[in-house]
Amino acid sequence: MFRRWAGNLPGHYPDRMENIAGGTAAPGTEADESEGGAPARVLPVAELHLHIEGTLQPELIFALAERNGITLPYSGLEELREKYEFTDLQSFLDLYYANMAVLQTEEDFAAMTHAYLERAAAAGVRHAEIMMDPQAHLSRGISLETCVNGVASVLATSQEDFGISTMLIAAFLRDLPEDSALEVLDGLLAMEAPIGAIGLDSAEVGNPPAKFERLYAKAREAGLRLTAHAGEEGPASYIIEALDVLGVERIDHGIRCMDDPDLVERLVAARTPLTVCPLSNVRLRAVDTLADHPLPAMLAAGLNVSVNSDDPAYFGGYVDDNFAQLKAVFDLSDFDKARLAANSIHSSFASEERKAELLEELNSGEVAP
Ligand SMILES: Nc1ncnc2[nH]cnc12
Ligand SMILES: [Zn+2]
Repeated sequence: MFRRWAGNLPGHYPDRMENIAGGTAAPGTEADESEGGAPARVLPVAELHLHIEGTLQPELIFALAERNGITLPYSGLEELREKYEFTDLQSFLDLYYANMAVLQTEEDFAAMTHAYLERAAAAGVRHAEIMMDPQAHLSRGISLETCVNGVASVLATSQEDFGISTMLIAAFLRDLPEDSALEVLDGLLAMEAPIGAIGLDSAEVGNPPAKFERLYAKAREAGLRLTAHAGEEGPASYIIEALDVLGVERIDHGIRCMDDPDLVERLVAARTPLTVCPLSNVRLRAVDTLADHPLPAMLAAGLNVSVNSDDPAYFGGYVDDNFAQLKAVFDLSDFDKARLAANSIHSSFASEERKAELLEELNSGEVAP
């Protein structure tokens, strides 16, 4: 049983992409079939910007607290949900780190990962590159083995169990010293943790990428792929630094590049992937409303953007919710959505073989329900 995705997809990427970006009409930009009563379609995508700790739903927070005998500082779900009003990145990070207290055992990390994959599969995610913040667990007395093995045990069979190929990314907290990150990377390498990449997250402003030059050099030497948050709240210059000093292959968020036309030109020419998270940007007040989000302008500029959920339990939605709200506000065409999906696949760290499989699924228009 298959649902149909429109058969009008960007099969000759990137040439047709550039036609569209330049405003040339392309075949297959007709009205969304679903408006004509055809069944809803699930767009197969790669999710490249996802913090596993940001998938902890309030119900699971309470369930894990009970299992572990932890008393939460909220009387119930309603009081917790009332806290999900953020004024900026830091106001979110305070709650995000506090809620991690319920993650105590490998089984807890596994339960969180299982819940994400189940929901992500329904959202159309076919490949996920999942960040985890080991330092946020070590600082609470949770070992590297507990957090890494808990998540990795579920990722090991994600393709068989959920149809989602996965990669684990160790993300480092940029508001901690580089020496802490280096020590944790050493620990991960020593235990042969199944990580494929490193990332850089947490409080951006005042913690520029260059602070982590040695960390990225070491990760590169170890054969890991490289990504970093830049240009979420921080300036466009942090994006340039992440590229030039850290040598990252991908930028997480990157929306502030729009402040610097020369940088946009550079990113377009290099087809540098930007993993954009629209609902996150609204909830963390990087933009006032979704209608003010630069995603359409980024697409029109020819930037290699994808749509991601960041911390879906906190920001009101998974990848499919991000697409649905973008469609509602910007009336994205099927072709734009397919372009965003194709960008996500091309920008992933998946094997060429897996990318080809995913692109074939996207182009075939047949999507397993
Ligand atoms: N949106 C975000 N920005 C920076 N660090 C994060 N950690 C989890 N979500 C984050
Ligand atoms: Zn993020």
